[in-house]
Amino acid sequence: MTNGNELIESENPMHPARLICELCRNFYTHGWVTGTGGGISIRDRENGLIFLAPSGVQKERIQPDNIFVMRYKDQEYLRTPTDLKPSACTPLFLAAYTIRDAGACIHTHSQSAVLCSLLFDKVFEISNIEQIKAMPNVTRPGHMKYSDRLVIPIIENTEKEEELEGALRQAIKEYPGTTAVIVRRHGIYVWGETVWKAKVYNEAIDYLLELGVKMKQMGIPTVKN
Ligand SMILES: CSCCC(=O)C(=O)COP(=O)(O)O
Ligand SMILES: [Zn+2]
Repeated sequence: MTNGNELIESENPMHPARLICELCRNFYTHGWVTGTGGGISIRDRENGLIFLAPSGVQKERIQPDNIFVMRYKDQEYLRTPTDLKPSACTPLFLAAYTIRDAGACIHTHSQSAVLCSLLFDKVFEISNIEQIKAMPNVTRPGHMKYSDRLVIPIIENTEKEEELEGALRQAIKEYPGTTAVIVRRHGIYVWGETVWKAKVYNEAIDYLLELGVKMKQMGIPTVKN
């Protein structure tokens, strides 16, 4: 019987437990995980493990010792730090892993995502912007073109984070080309095949959401026909 500490102890800065801490600090500087909201989970495909941040803590102060580890195949916790609860986003992260075979999933409380959820109805749409080329095609290899239309579904918020799971699962299935779901008046979930792809998609999407808000303010359509 182990306490699972061997799963998070590593000198390697690329170890998922260390990366979660580093990325949460990075996201904090963007205002994406302030006031305990938001977070990130990373899946280690080689070892069949999922790494999760604790719930309700200052995400920019997390240490590897605070990280939960779950076995992917039966979703059993192999490491549970005392006096902490796993992220309330865990069922949503698991949806990205099981439905899309993602390698990491990011949840932010980005103000641009919240504003877009108030300016757009069922989906956020944008086209003919160079930054779109950072986004994947998802249903086929390669990246989107400058003139492609990026469509991100918007689901309604719920009182508890975990209650979003059903709507998020449905949106992922209804929009096979999406790599993100916006939650109205709340934030966004973004995932990718690897942690680095998820990070790039989250940055590109946030840029496009911020731009979308400004374009709407100026009366410029976000989609060019
Ligand atoms: C002010 S945070 C409210 C809960 C929430 O939306 C959230 O993302 C928190 O997730 P956690 O990982 O801290 O359970
Ligand atoms: Zn949240």
